[in-house]
Amino acid sequence: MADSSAVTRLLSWCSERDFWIDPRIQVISGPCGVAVISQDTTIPAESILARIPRESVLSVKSSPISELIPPHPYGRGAQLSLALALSVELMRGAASPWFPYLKSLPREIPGIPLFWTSGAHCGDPTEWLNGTEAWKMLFESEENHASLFSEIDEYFHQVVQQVYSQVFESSSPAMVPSLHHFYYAYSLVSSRAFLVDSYHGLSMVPIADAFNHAQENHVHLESDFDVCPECGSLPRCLHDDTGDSVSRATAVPDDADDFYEMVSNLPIPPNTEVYNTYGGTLSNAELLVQYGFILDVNENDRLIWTFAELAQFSENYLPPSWTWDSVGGLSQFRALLDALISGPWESISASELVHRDRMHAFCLNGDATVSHGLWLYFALLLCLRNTTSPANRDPNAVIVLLEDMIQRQLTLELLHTNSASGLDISVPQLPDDPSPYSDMLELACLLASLCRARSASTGKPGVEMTELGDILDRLPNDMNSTRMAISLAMTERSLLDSCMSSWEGLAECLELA
Ligand SMILES: C[S@@+](CC[C@H](N)C(=O)[O-])C[C@H]1O[C@@H](n2cnc3c(N)ncnc32)[C@H](O)[C@@H]1O
Repeated sequence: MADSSAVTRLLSWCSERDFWIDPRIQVISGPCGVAVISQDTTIPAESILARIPRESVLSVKSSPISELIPPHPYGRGAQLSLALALSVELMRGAASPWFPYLKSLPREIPGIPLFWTSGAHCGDPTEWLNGTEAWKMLFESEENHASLFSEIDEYFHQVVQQVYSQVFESSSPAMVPSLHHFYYAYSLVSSRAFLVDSYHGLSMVPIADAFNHAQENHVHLESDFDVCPECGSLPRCLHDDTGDSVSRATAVPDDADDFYEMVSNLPIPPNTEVYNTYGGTLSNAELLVQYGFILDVNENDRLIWTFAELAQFSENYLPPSWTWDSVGGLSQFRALLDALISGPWESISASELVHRDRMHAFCLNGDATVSHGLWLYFALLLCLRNTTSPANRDPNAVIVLLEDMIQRQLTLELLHTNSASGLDISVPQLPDDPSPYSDMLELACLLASLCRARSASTGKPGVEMTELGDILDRLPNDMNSTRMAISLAMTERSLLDSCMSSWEGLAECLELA
């Protein structure tokens, strides 16, 4: 945590460099590090609260060793390159132009799970993350990508060490940064860097990074993103060719172009913490992995399955007679599913158990409802399995079958809701012969099993959901990593359990009919 003298030195460094901070806000050193609070007046929306000179940010472009660092415009590569630039500045200490800013940053590796260590009495907090979304982000490699952990280590051994050997050629070995030092720089980048414009890219932005995160944020960073990627100029410059964008061609130079601005998006009450948002759709798993904290309640929480995980589950859970050939082959199935998922499926929005999701194909959201893509995955499997003729696998024929399943799903939901509420009202009845609903029974059982299997492998092995609350209550307050890991596992398990009960309820309704 930065002490108040570090914040004072940061602020005087800022004022020497032409930063402007609205006197209606104050940067303070609070119990959770640096924070920004409002003073005793209400601040209207659309007020500029801070102006940050473009030239003050620390980026790969502004780094004194810029030419030694392989550039990456975005993604993990950009984080690693910036961590390298930052690690060198941190090592330079008072010789770095950003020294007072760097001194105001957390001294320890911020609590992102990549660098959690085991405590003497509490074991490894990461164990509680088993099977969670955070675990998948941290340790599972996505198709053709190394896991986050191995990517950082690989970058250190392949790129960072070579750069260090040039930069610190004449330094004593003690002055050459270690892997641990690089981890520290990476964690600072992960938890506070911003993508500012097409010249600086991902950057450490003094003052902008003093704001904590809330979903209902008061402020956001404004920047003219579309500057010249070669020299950072907003107006036309030597690097422009005739195909340049109109906005840059016609831009008139203006003082404001030299600054990034923190601007309020709603009125800020007096004497309150002023929040930014690090991303409006970030789930607790994403906040934990990237920033090292979670929110008490996060409506963006969700669980995601990959196609490969669903395929594996189907192989394990469908009867042994089932094969991919029985649904036309794995790759054909996938291609058909992908095409179907992008359809409108408007009728499914009437469902209480399924939501339409354009961002995440196979997911369970914070209301414990499954995405239309996940529902379609199983519905399509069942439809195709019962269809032997290739003609019936024509997408248009399949859509008719699936629309019919949706109608039966909605009928069943209505029947289930009414039977659960004991209402004696007119409801669509199941036919005497329940066989038209047998695929729905199978669909409900498969979705319930999918959730049950994932819930059973979430969190520390052998610890039941019912125990998690007690364990959390007994944890000392200082075991923050373990606390966050258990909370995350609990939330995911309760979403899975709630989804599982809904589909089991539907299945029971069919079994009773
Ligand atoms: C960009 S910095 C914000 C300023 C930070 N408080 C500091 O000490 O410098 C991001 C870090 O602030 C903390 N943070 C931000 N928002 C938070 C929140 N809502 N709850 C808990 N910690 C938060 C986390 O440690 C995160 O890694």
